[in-house]
Amino acid sequence: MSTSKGLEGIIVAQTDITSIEKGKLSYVGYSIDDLAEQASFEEVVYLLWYKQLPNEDALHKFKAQLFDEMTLSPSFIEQLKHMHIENAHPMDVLRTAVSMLSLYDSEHDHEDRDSNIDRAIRLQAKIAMIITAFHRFRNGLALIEPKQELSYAENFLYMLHGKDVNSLESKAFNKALILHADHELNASTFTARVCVATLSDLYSGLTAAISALKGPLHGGANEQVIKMLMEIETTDAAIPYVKAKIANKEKIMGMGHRVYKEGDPRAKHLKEMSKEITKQKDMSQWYEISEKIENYVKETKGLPANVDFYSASMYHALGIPHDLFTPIFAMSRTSGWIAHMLEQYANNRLIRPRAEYVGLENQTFKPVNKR
Ligand SMILES: CC(=O)SCCNC(=O)CCNC(=O)[C@H](O)C(C)(C)COP(=O)(O)OP(=O)(O)OC[C@H]1O[C@@H](n2cnc3c(N)ncnc32)[C@H](O)[C@@H]1OP(=O)(O)O
Ligand SMILES: O=C([O-])CC(=O)C(=O)O
Repeated sequence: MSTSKGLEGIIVAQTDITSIEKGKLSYVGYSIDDLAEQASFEEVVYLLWYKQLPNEDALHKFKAQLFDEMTLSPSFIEQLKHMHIENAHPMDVLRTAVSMLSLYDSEHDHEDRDSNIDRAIRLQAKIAMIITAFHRFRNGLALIEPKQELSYAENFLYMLHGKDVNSLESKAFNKALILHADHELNASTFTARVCVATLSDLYSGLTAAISALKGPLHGGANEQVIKMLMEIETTDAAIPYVKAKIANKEKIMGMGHRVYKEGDPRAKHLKEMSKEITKQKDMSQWYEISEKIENYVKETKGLPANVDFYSASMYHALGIPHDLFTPIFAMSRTSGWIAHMLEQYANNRLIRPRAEYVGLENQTFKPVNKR
């Protein structure tokens, strides 16, 4: 038996959702560059689930369906309020709340695509509500209802902060949601697929995916990046800080990627947005510190910035609390997780690899009092 630690380079599925070829990323054949520049997040979600871009009518209907599901029932809200236990991390709250949503779904037609599309719309809409409502409740504030005329990205920021969103904020956040939406068989997506390949349900798959995303080697890295920037504080301190970390054999969060060795094609878009938004908010130092780290780690270790690197300074400049960075990643990636779970159901086989046994052998059992 040959093994590949971390399943590196092993192809375990065929997909028609996302491709990463020679460092180029596309969703359903559309370059991420075109989508990031021109699409709305809603169009991208539709693309991932229906494998085509919506026409005007279809997009209008899809947005209306999403908007209609942007509600939480009074009993759900009560339970969400109770999740504000001291120091509860919003990622744990999100995982628990998404799992709880399954209690409100009494249907058991879990392999039926149409029912799952209805669930998908519900989940995509409610996740934005859960994150923003929880944040407001923990600050003693009331939940803010979404506005029909706003996009998904705008509504999220509006419901979080309770104030209007300017055009650069809207553009930056929409782009970030698109860039995080899917990424082939990353750890959390694979987790979701393994889960539903047992013919478990979408809620279970999503709960499992959120659990996998949370780790700092995956989606949890964006919160670690902003923690690092805050510790560094000034541009002059950036290189000494990173040098010391590397000398200590510690990882620099937001740098390196299993698949991209030359560069993550999403990072340049986030870098550009970080530059623009930090400038608008008079917070350019966070961009400048980030750029110094990026250049140093690239030159000395040959490691490029990944999707989690510039999103950190950008979200910070957008006034987003640091512990919501990873839940926001989850909100965006929900679209991709769902696309992959639908694909898994449509062509399912239980996922069950093997392990090579390297432990003790031929042991003689002794009763407990003789050991
Ligand atoms: C959305 C996402 O999930 S993107 C990734 C988010 N995660 C991070 O940003 C965390 C920091 N980065 C990392 O830990 C890694 O680069 C990963 C987990 C993303 C990819 O890891 P892998 O492909 O498994 O590479 P692995 O961890 O084996 O690293 C290979 C070598 O590069 C080094 N390396 C990789 N990333 C980093 C880093 N960020 N900082 C310093 N050294 C690093 C490792 O220490 C290792 O060195 P060694 O061979 O001397 O032991
Ligand atoms: O693909 C990966 O390994 C990590 C991931 O989710 C991403 O980069 O978006």
